[in-house]
Amino acid sequence: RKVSVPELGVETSHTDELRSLMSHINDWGLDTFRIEDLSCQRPLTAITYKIFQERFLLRTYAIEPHTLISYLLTLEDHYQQVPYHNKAHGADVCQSMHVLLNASALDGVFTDLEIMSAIFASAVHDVDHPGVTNQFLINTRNDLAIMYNDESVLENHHLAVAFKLLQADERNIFSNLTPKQIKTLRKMVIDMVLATDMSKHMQLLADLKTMVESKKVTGNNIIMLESYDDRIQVLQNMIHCADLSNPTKPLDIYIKWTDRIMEEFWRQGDKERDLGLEISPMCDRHVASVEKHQVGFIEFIVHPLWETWADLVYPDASAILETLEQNRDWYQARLSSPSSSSSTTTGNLSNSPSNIHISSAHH
Ligand SMILES: CC1(C)CC(=O)N(CC(=O)N2CCC(N3N=C(c4ccc(OC(F)F)c(OC(F)F)c4)[C@H]4CC=CC[C@H]4C3=O)CC2)C(=O)C1
Ligand SMILES: [Mg+2]
Ligand SMILES: [Zn+2]
Repeated sequence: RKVSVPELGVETSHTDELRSLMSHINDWGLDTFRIEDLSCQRPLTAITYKIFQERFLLRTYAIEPHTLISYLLTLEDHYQQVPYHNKAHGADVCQSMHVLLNASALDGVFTDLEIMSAIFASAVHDVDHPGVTNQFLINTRNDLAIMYNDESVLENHHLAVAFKLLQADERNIFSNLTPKQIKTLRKMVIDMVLATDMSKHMQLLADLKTMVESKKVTGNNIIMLESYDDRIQVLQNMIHCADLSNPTKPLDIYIKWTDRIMEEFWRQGDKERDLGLEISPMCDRHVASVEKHQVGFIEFIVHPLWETWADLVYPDASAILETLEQNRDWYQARLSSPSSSSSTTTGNLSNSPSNIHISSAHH
């Protein structure tokens, strides 16, 4: 039976504007927040549906449009209404992954199945996120920590929810894949989503650096990846880069993500305070230094990762690295200039030298 589906996958009265915005699906810096508004709060469905169409995945894997939309709408409804780890973040990481897969250094490297696995993994990677960290779930003996024995608790949960939603026939987008294809897709999606656990960051980065040092390319500078381990390692770093891409986006968009993650961290800090637990780093809204944390986040984590990724796919990510460095300088400048009143602090201004200039903000 033919079920008609809306052209853009979602019902909206802003069809022309949404269609026009969606024409930039291959561009870095696409405004996910505007798509959230124009798609009537369906950014994940609209973006993922467009990417599947753009890559002819519905045709290649005989996916019924209404089955894909049914899965995506239900997936989107299972993202919680938390400040940062909500459906807009899922949509953003999915679209960022889509752009990273288009690097010319990776041209023809990945199969359609690997590409579909990467897009699917990105769309589902934070589904049902409760807006608190793994450590918080462990410290509060949350059922999820008991279920997953304190190991990548959130990431295991996101995967279980994503695959459970596929069990309904009307949502099973992989019903026409062969058993072997399903086995391979499931393994790759698990390996990618588990790699988004920040506790794996240092190991992932170390292995990426080793790969860059021993990089083998073809005549026209395309990366050669022989083993499954090499291929999945690149895809794991790609989804990790997409998950850590906020500081590489246009400044106005980056700032909105920072506002959201800080609000989510501060709400966790409020819970920790009420529970008499030690307040986690960056989670105390009464000792906030947003600029300092962003500079630290970029210096310690985001820039080292993106610098290495930019080496691997050189020169494809060079413009992204440029934007990251400009954004870091912008936050750095707000840190050192007296006008940085937004990073209001009370209490211990005197005890750490880096705070001295902040105190000048009060004079
Ligand atoms: C305190 C420092 C000076 C020194 C330091 O050790 N760290 C690391 C740290 O404390 N971490 C590691 C990253 C964790 N983390 N943090 C995310 C995140 C996302 C967007 C952010 O801002 C903007 F881009 F929107 C952001 O800003 C940050 F400054 F808060 C953090 C997520 C990344 C991926 C998965 C889930 C989220 C996750 O696990 C949190 C703990 C520092 O960051 C700076
Ligand atoms: Mg996550
Ligand atoms: Zn994420």
